[in-house]
Amino acid sequence: MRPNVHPEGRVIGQVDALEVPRFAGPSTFARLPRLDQVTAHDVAVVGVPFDSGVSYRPGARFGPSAVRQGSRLLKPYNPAQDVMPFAAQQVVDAGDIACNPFDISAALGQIETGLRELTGDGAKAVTIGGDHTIALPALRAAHALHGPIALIHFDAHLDTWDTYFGEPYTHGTPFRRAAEEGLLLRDASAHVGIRGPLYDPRDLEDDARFGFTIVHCAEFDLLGARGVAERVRARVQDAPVYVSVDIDVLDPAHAPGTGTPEIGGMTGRELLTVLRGLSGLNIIGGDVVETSPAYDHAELTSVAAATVVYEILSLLCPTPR
Ligand SMILES: N=C(N)NCCCC(=O)O
Ligand SMILES: [Zn+2]
Ligand SMILES: [Zn+2]
Repeated sequence: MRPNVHPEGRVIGQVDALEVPRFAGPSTFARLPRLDQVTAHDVAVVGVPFDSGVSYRPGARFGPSAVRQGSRLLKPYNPAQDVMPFAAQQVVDAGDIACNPFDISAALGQIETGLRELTGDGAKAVTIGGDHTIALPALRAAHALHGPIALIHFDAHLDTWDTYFGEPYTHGTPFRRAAEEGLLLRDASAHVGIRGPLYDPRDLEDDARFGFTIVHCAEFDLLGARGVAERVRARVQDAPVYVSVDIDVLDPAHAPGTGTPEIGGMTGRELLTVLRGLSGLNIIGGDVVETSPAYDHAELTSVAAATVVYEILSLLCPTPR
């Protein structure tokens, strides 16, 4: 683990919920310190309030602030992974990367630059979207540090389509671009939770040609969540792994606040089981995208997204407790 960080050599964790109630005070992720409150960090949680790549309902630009608000209940100990994610590593809230809402290519550059700055020192980043377009600059930044990576992609959608209205950089196309750019290891990546109508049967052929395998959502009935985790682990092995979670992988009953809902999705419990089943893999970063709070109810989606970020942070812990 990288040497720490705080002037007294101590990790700064969450605001103590027994001193300041969880519903009080500023909304940093999990009530963690801001970037400027530490001298160095191991993991940056960073918002990317960008939704200019969506094909249907907008509003994911408000995802980062909603997910921070939905993270207030997260506690220091994660019993499912037996880790203290905010004590074993210095996690900070790095705020939001400001990016141009009117120029997608400019925004991609700003996001990549912002993530490179946060990870330049060997630190990791977990990005809160924003729409799924932002996974492309995140993969570019990760590739610059690690070379070709394996992608574990949770989503109802493949996101390997070619263009929309002639536009190559959208929330339905990031992983085709990533494969074309050589950012991904061939035959090491997987989509999990795929379902719903496609444009053409060739969508599946294209996807396979780009080196992905698919765990269709319907396969959960057969394999179970643990079986799915095993299949994914066997696929990525010891490659550096980037985990991208589109919150629409959850059934709309579990996560209604998103832009392109598809019925028949994963339950929250299934998603948590698969994520926890990735423990021990060489995870180098990730994102949780597509939370669109205007369509949410009772913070169902933002709490789910915040919990997924928490599980990814737990996976990043350098050592078990
Ligand atoms: N939600 C994401 N990332 N992609 C959905 C693309 C579906 C479509 O409009 O065809
Ligand atoms: Zn999706
Ligand atoms: Zn997606």
